[in-house]
Amino acid sequence: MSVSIKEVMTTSPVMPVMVINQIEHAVPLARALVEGGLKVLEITLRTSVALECIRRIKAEVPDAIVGAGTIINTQTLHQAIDAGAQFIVSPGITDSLLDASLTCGVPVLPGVITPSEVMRLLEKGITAMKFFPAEAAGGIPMLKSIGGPLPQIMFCPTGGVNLNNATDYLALSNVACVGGSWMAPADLVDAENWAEITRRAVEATALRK
Ligand SMILES: O=C(O)C(=O)C[C@H](O)[C@H](O)COP(=O)(O)O
Repeated sequence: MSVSIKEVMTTSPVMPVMVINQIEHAVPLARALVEGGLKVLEITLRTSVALECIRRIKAEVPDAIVGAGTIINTQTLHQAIDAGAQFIVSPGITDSLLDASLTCGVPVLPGVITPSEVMRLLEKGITAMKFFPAEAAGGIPMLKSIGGPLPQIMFCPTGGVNLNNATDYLALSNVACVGGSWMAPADLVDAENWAEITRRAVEATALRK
């Protein structure tokens, strides 16, 4: 099933950024998050099993909208889409990745920080972007400042966003959702503590935009 960038950005207020080391964790982890209300999942391609995790979640957790993160070149872009990724997230953008993104057939959320990076993507018709690394790059004041001259851009700030500051990010007019790893940190996943992950997902879902 294909999804729009609007669905990716607005279905849930928080997009879990997932690092999965063990393939057996993929489906129970996705189910735990979806059960808590977080349907849009970003599986980072930081681990060797990530592509297979995307395949399994796509096949076995039909309510999830599964995307691939950490896409840093065209090769992994196409591998992720072949595995079933319904959207693509990248920490930054290159010329070749931008060209491939425009024709890849699924929504993309490229990473930016500066007004010049935003304007370069806007020239290509992209208006939804990941603001990464959000806290390190100036956080809320930076997003407010960019929103002055470039109010048409909607952001998903990620990187250092957590339960304590997510509400303040979500209150901004140019933030559609936030991304973060706090719902499914490595220790809880390793311990297979799906109940706590669902509890955190419920808590994150309540952070309405
Ligand atoms: O892997 C990627 O593609 C990234 O772009 C980085 C992640 O989105 C952030 O590392 C999540 O940040 P935390 O929520 O602070 O853990």
